[in-house]
Amino acid sequence: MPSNLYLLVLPVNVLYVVIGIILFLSLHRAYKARARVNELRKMSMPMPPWNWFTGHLLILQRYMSKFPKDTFINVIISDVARELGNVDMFYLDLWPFLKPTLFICSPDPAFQAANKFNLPKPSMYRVMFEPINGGPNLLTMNGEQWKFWRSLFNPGFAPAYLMQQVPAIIDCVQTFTDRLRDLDGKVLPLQNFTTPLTMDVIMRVALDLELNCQRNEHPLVNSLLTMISWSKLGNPLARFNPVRTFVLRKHDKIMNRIIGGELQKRFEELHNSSQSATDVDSKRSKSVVTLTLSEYHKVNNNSKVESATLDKHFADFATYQLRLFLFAGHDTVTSVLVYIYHMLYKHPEVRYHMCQEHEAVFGPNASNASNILRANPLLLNQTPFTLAVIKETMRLFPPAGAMREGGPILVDRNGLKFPTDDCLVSNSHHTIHRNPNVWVRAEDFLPERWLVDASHELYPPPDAFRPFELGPRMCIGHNLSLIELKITLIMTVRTFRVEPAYEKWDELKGKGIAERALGKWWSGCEKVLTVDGDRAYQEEKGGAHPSEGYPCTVQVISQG
Ligand code: HEM
Repeated sequence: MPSNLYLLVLPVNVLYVVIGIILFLSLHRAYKARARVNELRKMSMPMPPWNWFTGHLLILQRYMSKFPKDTFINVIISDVARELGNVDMFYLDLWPFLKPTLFICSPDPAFQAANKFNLPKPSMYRVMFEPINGGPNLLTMNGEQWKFWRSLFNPGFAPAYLMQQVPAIIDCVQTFTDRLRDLDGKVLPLQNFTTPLTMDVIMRVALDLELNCQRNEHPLVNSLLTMISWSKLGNPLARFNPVRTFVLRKHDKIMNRIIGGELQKRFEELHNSSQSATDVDSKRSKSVVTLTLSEYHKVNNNSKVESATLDKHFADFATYQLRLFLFAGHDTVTSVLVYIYHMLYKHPEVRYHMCQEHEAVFGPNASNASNILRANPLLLNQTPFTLAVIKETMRLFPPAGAMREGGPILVDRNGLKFPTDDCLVSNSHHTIHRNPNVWVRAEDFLPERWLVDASHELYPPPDAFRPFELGPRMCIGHNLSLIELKITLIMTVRTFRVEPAYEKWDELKGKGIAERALGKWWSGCEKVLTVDGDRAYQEEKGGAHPSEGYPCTVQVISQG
């Protein structure tokens, strides 16, 4: 063979070897996962019927076919749990999408996973979230690295510090109310309005950056949304797409440039105030990151922020965290806010009661509420019914969940031991929150359960309410979320009536025409469009979102 032909054959052979190795490793992993679940099955651990070739994939598919095709996975997990009966936990083998996973349906094992053992975040979180957030961040870190960054950021998210940010949040909500007023009879997804609101709030609070994306497009927001859509969370093959790598890299640079620039400004303000003999504290930003910067300098024994240049290590890591805040803080709050309006629509008596509370605390003129609150942010603490509505909505529609790497044995209420080595552990909030063995009238929307005393049957059981998760890895943004939700409700519920408008939306989009045209033949495979009879079901989009963004009409019911 001529020598130049060898050069051609060699790479082809190398390619065969590489493909062979990849195939072997994949088969080995598949076998390991299936064998692990087979062992657990032989131990009679709770799980649906399983087989060697498809694990639980086909079974899950059967459950999924009862729901709209994009339903949030934890809604389906709750259905599996219901059919398995009175179980505290069960296993599913969903390889190649997930390692064998123990799904938790009850508070006590959830406590064991998140509080007692404080199980680490799984490595798949790094693969999923680090490309979006630029690098290691609070959601993905473990051990000492996590502890260090969490303790630096904690003070900025403490309720007392956040109270100083109430006026800034009110400014953002004011724009939201102006936009709602402009809606005037149109049918549009409410999420188009709530998402930019939550983004404006988080960047204002965390970085003192006025995105104003409720009014104008902002490159930071465009880049984040592009990155989220290209990340294809949950699709294990997405990362092999070379175009995706290129797109993510481009938007990564844009986000770093914008956030890095703002971070530098906050640093300079802090540096100048530290150098000045007079107190210029009042001119200094009250952002979360400003406080974090001073904490960082304290930790480094440099409380005066002597150096004129921002520490590169701090700048890089703070940028990852700020990107995470924007990512984690917009989706979740948006989803909860929309579901609150939906619950108020479905339960007019609850809405009435909430309006009464707002009138009692902020006076009869709804348009004055923002000024009164601006002058006295602590009035937020005098709205227990509003908080009860928020909590009850989050119980029924938790937008997230918590996944951990397994390791120790978890024990159910009967003393049955559930091994978790080589497994993932998932605290399925939806399933825990709707477990009829845990909650009285679990499926009913009853804000009063958050107002009764411990002797009442509705009183929430310990560790059962965990939309922000509990334990050391509890959401850092939970106080901020509650403040933001309360302010938004105080400034809107007496002024606007929000009503879902899915049918009108279907008409506008010309939906249903194909189904009608195909007549009876098609009706055999009719699409499921609701969950529990509701079009506003939780849709899977990384987290849970109200389906189609909640098309609605907004009516102004009081001008002031
Ligand atoms: C209603 C709103 C929110 C809900 C329901 C929610 C839910 C959660 C949950 C369940 C976790 C734990 C995830 C896990 O253990 O795997 C979490 C973690 C986290 N959330 Fe939120 N979140 C909300 C709002 C926010 C906001 C506004 C921010 C912005 C700062 C934020 C930032 C974070 C961060 C940084 C973590 C990781 C915390 C750590 O491990 O130290 N979240 N969130």
